[in-house]
Amino acid sequence: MARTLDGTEISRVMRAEMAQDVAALQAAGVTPGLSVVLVGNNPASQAYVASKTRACEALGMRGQTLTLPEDVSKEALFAVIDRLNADPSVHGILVQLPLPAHLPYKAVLEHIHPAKDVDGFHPVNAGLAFVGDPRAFVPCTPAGIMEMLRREDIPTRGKHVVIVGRSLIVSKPLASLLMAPGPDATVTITHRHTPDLASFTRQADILIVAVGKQNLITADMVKPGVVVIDVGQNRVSDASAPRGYRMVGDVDFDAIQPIASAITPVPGGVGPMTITMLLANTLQAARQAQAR
Ligand SMILES: Nc1nc2c(c(=O)[nH]1)N[C@@H](CN(C=O)c1ccc(C(=O)N[C@@H](CCC(=O)O)C(=O)O)cc1)CN2
Repeated sequence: MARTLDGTEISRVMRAEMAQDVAALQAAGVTPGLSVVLVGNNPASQAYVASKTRACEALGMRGQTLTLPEDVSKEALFAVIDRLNADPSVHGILVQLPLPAHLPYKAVLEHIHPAKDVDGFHPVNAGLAFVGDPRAFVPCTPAGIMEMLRREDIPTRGKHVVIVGRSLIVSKPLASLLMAPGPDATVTITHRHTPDLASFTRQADILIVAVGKQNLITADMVKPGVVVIDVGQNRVSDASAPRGYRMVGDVDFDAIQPIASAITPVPGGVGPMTITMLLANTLQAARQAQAR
């Protein structure tokens, strides 16, 4: 039976550690500040943004949300980002994704100053992370998965990590982090056009799934002892749940838990780590600004 990798508990420990760092910065006259830009009224995005600013405030950081209408123009959004780029009390800026279809998300992300890009989505940070430069802001979900593996003593050296999904914000940066000197994993990336997906997933010592499709990975697709990291966030209608839905990941948790050696739950696995690493990146941004 797999042990459960508890992202909520790891986050609790990490946030307590970071609260001390925030207090030290404050004593030196700097209060780390994060500004989150939310466009429109997507309920999931509203919830994630609220969690981010709440988490900042709980640590003694400044957390601010700027909500813009669904039909905001690119120019108006750029003007908001310009203002935040120029504001010295704002150390980190992020634009919550997904954006409405009329907004060119790559251009929007590139408009954030790389020194304030705490999501790590700007090409400058993607490039720095790719070459292993410590000044890079590493995207929060991949950084959270690496931190979770490290804190849970899950070795990666010499292991075959199979990633399902090829996104810019999770899978590509994660592959680069895992194959770097130190983690030293052998990485395979698969995606929707990979033929016979199961023939790859069955080879995985560590299987990371980031697709957004409930039950994509079933028990027959994994080998005994595998470590499973489920990045999926899928809402499933459930009239008996308090919110009328419950969250599930991309893997069939109940069927795979008896076979695996370790597995992340949804909720309470990778999700909380994403927000914790955003706090860490905001702290890093404030420290780097202080040093300039
Ligand atoms: N600008 C960004 N946009 C998005 C990112 C991101 O990193 N930067 N990632 C996702 C959404 N996301 C953060 O923004 C995120 C998703 C889920 C969770 C989380 O903690 N989920 C909970 C369950 C939530 C629930 O019950 O409703 C969990 O897994 O325990 C945190 C952050 C896309 N957009």
